[in-house]
Amino acid sequence: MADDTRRIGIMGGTFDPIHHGHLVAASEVANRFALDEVVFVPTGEPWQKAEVAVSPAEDRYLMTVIATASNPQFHVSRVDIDRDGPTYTVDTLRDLRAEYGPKAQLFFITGADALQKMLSWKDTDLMFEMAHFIGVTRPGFALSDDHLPADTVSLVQVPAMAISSTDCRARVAMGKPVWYLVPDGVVQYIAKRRLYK
Ligand SMILES: Nc1ncnc2c1ncn2[C@@H]1O[C@H](COP(=O)(O)OP(=O)(O)OP(=O)(O)O)[C@@H](O)[C@H]1O
Ligand SMILES: O=C(O)c1ccc[n+]([C@@H]2O[C@H](COP(=O)([O-])O)[C@@H](O)[C@H]2O)c1
Repeated sequence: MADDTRRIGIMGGTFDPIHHGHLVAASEVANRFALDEVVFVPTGEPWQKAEVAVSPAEDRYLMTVIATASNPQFHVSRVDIDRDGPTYTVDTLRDLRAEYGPKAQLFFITGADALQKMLSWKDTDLMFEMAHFIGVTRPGFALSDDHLPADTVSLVQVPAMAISSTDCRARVAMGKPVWYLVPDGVVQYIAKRRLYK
């Protein structure tokens, strides 16, 4: 696997739960950037969500596997959940670089909300050297790279999906359906594990 020139998309997220907004964004970017694959990377400890109760990493990992299983281009990595401590993208990129080899081109995909906050992330200078970043549109958030160094980020319009994990969790807690907001298998996994009750 090492030393090839594949184009690898990386979609990091807490995925609590993964929803169709994540999947559409990854699919659209894969097509627009001719990616060979997209690796979904569930966070270990999302340090900027410390005030929010986050489901166990294994549940978030399994929901991500279920959601991506039918797409041969989509894969899931455990690098962030298997690393102790807060999750930093600079570490994610270092681990995936080691896995995919020096010639792979890495494209890190983020929604407009995450892009707005990116300068608060750890070691951003190093991070920007390790991958190209792709910011995607998300309803309710302005998509801009004015605050980021030139040529580090591409902005991409994706089909608008007004879905958030926060809203999915709240719907489950209130007994409302999440069918068609998340993949069918994820609806069933949430019920089986009694998540968000
Ligand atoms: N509907 C969406 N459209 C485009 N991008 C999205 C959408 N939802 C999430 N993303 C992006 O996917 C990545 C992972 O998001 P995350 O797992 O935090 O989901 P979330 O819906 O934002 O969760 P929460 O509501 O719990 O904060 C982030 O870069 C985020 O901006
Ligand atoms: O590197 C950081 O400091 C950093 C801070 C916040 C978020 N991130 C990454 O951004 C991605 C989306 O995170 P989140 O919290 O919106 O689910 C995910 O891959 C996180 O690891 C990274």
